[in-house]
Amino acid sequence: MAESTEVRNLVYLVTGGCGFLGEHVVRMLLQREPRLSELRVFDLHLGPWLEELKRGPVQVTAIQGDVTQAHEVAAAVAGAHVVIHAAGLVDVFGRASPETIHKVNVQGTKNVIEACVQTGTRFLVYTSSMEVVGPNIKGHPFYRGNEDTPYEAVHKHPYPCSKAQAERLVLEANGREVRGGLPLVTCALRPTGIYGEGHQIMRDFYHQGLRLGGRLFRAIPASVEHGRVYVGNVAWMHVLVARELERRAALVGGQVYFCYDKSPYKSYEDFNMEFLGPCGLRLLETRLLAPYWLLMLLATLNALLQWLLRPLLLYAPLLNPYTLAVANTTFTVSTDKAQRHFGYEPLFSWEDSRTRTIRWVQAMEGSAQ
Ligand SMILES: NC(=O)c1ccc[n+]([C@@H]2O[C@H](COP(=O)([O-])OP(=O)(O)OC[C@H]3O[C@@H](n4cnc5c(N)ncnc54)[C@H](O)[C@@H]3O)[C@@H](O)[C@H]2O)c1
Ligand SMILES: CC(C)[C@@H](O)CC[C@@H](C)[C@H]1CC[C@H]2[C@@H]3[C@H](O)C=C4C[C@@H](O)CC[C@]4(C)[C@H]3CC[C@]12C
Repeated sequence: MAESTEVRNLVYLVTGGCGFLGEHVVRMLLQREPRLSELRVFDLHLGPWLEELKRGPVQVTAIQGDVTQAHEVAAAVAGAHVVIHAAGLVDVFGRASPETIHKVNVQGTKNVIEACVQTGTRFLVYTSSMEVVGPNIKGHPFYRGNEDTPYEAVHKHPYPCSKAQAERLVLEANGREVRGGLPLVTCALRPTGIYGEGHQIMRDFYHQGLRLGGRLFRAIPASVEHGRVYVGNVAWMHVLVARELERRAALVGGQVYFCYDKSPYKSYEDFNMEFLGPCGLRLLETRLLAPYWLLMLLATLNALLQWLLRPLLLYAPLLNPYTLAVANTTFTVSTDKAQRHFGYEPLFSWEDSRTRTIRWVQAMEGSAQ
């Protein structure tokens, strides 16, 4: 918890505050935002861990709610100084329908924006995504690009489409007059692939490896770089930009920022092995056995199976045509815009991020070690 002589008079709202990223944002705010008087945590599914946070100097208000319900959002936003909107359906595995993804990610964001305008909340940070940019459906690489790098952002998948629409709504809302006559100040943060304690996809890879006798099979060439960023540094960037939005409104308002740190550039699978390797898993070099066309055939069969089985059960494996295409396309960022605009520096080194993540995997029951 933050200890400071600063006056505690600010109310923050974090939507999606019980998710993988949201929980880290909530905990980071309590540790590093000394002006907090109340922290509202809004989520469809509240975590039991919230109870332990209610013993500190900040009033932590858990709000079970749905961002698709405008009245629930307005009630949660009313009186907040800052909203960090991280709630979303992060689905590239076919679990939710395109309509549901749109309803949550786009309509939900519209509801948050309108709630800010109607209730007078002036500062809104949106958790966007690298996928707003790419990889695009043409498989064009984005090699160590930045916020100004030209790139043909062409999407068909519901998830990136919804994130792009939502981000555009947030940025267009910058400068709108809110209740009380002052302007709304918004910005969007674009994390690349987030990793760290609580990452469900890392958990899925680990359990898949345990099921396969401690082995994982390489599907992607090691040469395909994929940007990754530690969840603690993403959370820190949210806290910092939320603090600087008021002071640097003219510079930061209406801007997008990639989330970045010193995590190494590697293929998605090789990067995962930085944590799964020390936990006893091995990545087998099966690329010669599984050429890309065979992987695409298997991915397509998975998609067909998902469609056939849907009336009976949800079959949503990691490998599908979309995830294979994304994993197989280089997408890395190299930027310092957040540092230049609001003084961001990663809070956690690569070594610390790696150690924390390894410890989390090791703590999962049935570690292969
Ligand atoms: N995980 C990543 O690699 C990554 C990368 C870039 C951006 N993002 C973005 O970060 C945000 C958080 O992602 P995450 O990885 O923590 O996902 P997550 O699924 O762990 O967290 C999302 C949270 O939003 C909540 N939520 C979903 N629908 C809701 C609704 N209708 N009303 C209220 N709450 C709802 C969920 O209950 C969950 O707690 C998302 O907006 C996502 O697009 C994630
Ligand atoms: C089965 C193999 C082909 C394996 O290598 C597939 C990996 C695949 C599941 C992931 C590869 C890239 C990931 C995405 C990327 O990190 C960025 C994302 C944006 C974020 O907003 C949401 C998550 C994701 C779409 C992320 C999802 C998993 C991958 C597709």
